[in-house]
Amino acid sequence: MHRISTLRSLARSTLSGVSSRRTLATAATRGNFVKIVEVSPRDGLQNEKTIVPTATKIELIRRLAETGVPVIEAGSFVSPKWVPQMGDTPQVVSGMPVSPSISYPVLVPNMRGLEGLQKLLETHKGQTDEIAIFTAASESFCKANTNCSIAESLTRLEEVTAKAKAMGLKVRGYVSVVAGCPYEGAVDPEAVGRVSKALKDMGCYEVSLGDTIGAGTPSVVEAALNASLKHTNAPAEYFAAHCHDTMNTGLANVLHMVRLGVRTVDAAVGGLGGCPYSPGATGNIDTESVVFALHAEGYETGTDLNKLVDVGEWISGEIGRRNMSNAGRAMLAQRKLKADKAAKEGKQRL
Ligand SMILES: CC(C)(COP(=O)([O-])OP(=O)([O-])OC[C@H]1O[C@@H](n2cnc3c(N)ncnc32)[C@H](O)[C@@H]1OP(=O)([O-])[O-])[C@@H](O)C(=O)NCCC(=O)NCCSC(=O)C[C@@](C)(O)CC(=O)[O-]
Repeated sequence: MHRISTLRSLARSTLSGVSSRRTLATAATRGNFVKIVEVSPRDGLQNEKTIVPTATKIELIRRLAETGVPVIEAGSFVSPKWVPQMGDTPQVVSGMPVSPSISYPVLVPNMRGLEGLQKLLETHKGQTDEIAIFTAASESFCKANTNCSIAESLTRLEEVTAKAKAMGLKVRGYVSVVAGCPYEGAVDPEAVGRVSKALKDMGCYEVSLGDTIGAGTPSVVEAALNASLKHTNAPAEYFAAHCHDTMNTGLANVLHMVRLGVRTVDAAVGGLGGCPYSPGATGNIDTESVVFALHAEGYETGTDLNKLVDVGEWISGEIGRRNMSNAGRAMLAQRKLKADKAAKEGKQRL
């Protein structure tokens, strides 16, 4: 009870629009566990031009499960004509090893996608208990991404959510382009707030605020969060930070949102990713940098940074990409230096 009232007062103080030191300090005294949602198998790979083998996707999910992340976004039941890379999601979901302590959400854009998942679960019960639905805060992006208006998408998603919940699935919501749209430029935070409210009202247990084009800065994502707090009357903990890193502001945005009370961060090992409908956008903020910074700032994530670094390096190699994680590359270089030094000292002793 006390915790809820603390959260409410935090939401109110954040709503005042004044990100004063006092507000931030209050946020920092709240629970220090931050949930990492590892989105590399879906958001990280969906934009790869060369089709990544199903076995590699399954192996990525298996390796991620060993890092301690509590949520791994496994794929999407979207149209393969729109996103060919995700066309094997049924095979990935049916073939992936699952741990009872991890959630494996899949993106679902419409009833057709949910029916596909339902069919799969008939023969592969328990492979996932969660879907993620998605819409946007700008009309142009919504049209480009899902071929419909925001209002049409919300009507579609309301139906999807009701059926998913009846199937016993949890539903997570995404709002894209909360900090800028590739077609319309600046996005009104009030539009973000209205869409967040619609997702909450239809029954999403969490709403992830997506800086899809990775052009936001701390004050811009704060405005999007503030409007969402105002419209939903939910605590900051209800929201997730989903920041792409196009302009190198992803980590600053994530840390700012966490200091404002957000306790869920979406990220992708190796900084994998991009969005097919957001020209020029680069990957998600890399999990390695997020976890490094959160741990250094006194937050807990329950994840093993060294293992995340290994997975980021491995998957980057598998898909023939440079590892885009600064923290990952730095830690690998430090490890190599240590190993070289130890080898040199070993030789000298001989
Ligand atoms: C929403 C649609 C399907 C509408 O696409 P549409 O073309 O308007 O759909 P339609 O209902 O007219 O159907 C056209 C064809 O697609 C099929 N179809 C229809 N639905 C499905 C389905 N679910 N699965 C498989 N097939 C499907 C349908 O059966 C039909 O097949 P045909 O008769 O021509 O052979 C399409 O626009 C789409 O799939 N969009 C998804 C785009 C996408 O995945 N974007 C990336 C994910 S969102 C993201 O990355 C942002 C996020 C979440 O990370 C947060 C952030 O960073 O902001």
